[in-house]
Amino acid sequence: MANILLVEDDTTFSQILEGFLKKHGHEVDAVYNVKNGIRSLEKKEYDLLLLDYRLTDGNGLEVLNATKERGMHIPAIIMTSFNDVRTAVQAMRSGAFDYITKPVNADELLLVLNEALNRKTTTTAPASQQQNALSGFIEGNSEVSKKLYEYIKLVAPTDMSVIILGESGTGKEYVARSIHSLSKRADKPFIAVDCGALSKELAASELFGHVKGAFTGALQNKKGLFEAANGGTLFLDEVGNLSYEVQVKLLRALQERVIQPIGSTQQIRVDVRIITATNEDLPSANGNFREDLYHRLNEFKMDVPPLREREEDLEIFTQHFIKLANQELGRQIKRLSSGAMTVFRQYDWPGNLRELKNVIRRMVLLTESETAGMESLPDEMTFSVNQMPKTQSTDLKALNEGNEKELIKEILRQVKNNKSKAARLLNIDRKTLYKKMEKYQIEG
Ligand SMILES: Nc1ncnc2c1ncn2[C@@H]1O[C@H](COP(=O)(O)OP(=O)(O)OP(=O)(O)O)[C@@H](O)[C@H]1O
Repeated sequence: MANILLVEDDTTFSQILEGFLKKHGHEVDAVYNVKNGIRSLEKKEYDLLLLDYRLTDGNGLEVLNATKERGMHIPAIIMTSFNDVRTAVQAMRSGAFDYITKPVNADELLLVLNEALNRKTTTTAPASQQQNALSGFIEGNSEVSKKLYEYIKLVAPTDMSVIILGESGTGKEYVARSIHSLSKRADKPFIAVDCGALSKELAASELFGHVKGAFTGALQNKKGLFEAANGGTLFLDEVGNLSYEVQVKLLRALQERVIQPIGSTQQIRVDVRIITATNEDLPSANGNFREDLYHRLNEFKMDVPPLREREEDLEIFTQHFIKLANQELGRQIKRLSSGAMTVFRQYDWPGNLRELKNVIRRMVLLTESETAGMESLPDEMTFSVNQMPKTQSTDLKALNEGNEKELIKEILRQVKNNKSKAARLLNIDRKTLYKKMEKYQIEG
């Protein structure tokens, strides 16, 4: 049984959800706006937040942010319309656990809910779990994927700090886990920290620990994640979110291999390999990121390409996620129909592998036969693909490229050729933008 705070402004839907969750043994407090959502947090402790994205007085992320400001680590699931998937992806960067698209499917909700309740913000994966993570790792067929895997194998046995660059949902944490599992630290802890989910005030104490009385609320000595990862690997996801103060401490920990818990005079020796991930290249994208720290973290850099640039991998990932969803849901789906696969190839997957996994899970849920077809796809997905300008061409690849080129030209025109802005709007990194401009011979 879990205590759930539901923030949803559609009262009828909220009642349905409340009834459904109660039927499954959970306690539910339902409120209808951001203000009351935040108020509820102050009154009671919750195990999970279920947040509608668009609310009358703001959006669900504001409730999530309020938890962070109060140093609470409550997993949050964002409910969003399919058209807001991009926003949902942003939400993951702000520390949301997962998102589900509306109309909400009951089985899918239960599945995501249970996953969220079983996982905390930071995870220490024992060796056996790491093995599982690795055995589920798909290398991919595309050239970029092969190269990525080569890099993983190359850098894993060294002690180098690695920066993994890639859009949300491309598999950066998976890459980090595989580097750890192939390293000589494999039998030591791998600790993943979502820096986007850490509150500014408590980030330093989470990472470095504190002693009793160091600040209001420090009732006991607390070991930091650095110490917990000793001998192993610390994975700092969304590292660009760390405050300047924490960056200074992190640099010191890396240079001197010692940490000092907040309020303590004692120095603790640590041996930790750092792997970081970011969706924008630092420090160019984040003026507040210290260059000296960046260079220390960037002993080896890897790009994880977005799904739309790994077309050759789409099939193998699709099969993999069908298999996973079959296992999770006790189904026997064998394949997607060719129509559904065509939509998959045309769609631009702003949420990358995470979105692919979610879409497939939903399709598997909704399919009774062995083949999942277009009818199990979210309507908006087929719609967004059909919205693409019609051409005489029957060549899908050419069609996609034509659209991509036009969009890039248009955005560059709108932002007067400011590449950083254009890349942000296009939801790609600058390097990818330059590559595409070169490919399509766009001047700028
Ligand atoms: N190589 C892979 N093989 C199999 N599954 C993968 C692989 N890479 C990613 N996935 C799947 O895609 C999902 C997203 O991956 P992951 O969490 O590593 O992405 P991320 O880039 O770290 O996301 P974020 O930027 O939001 O933190 C995971 O749930 C995982 O199931």
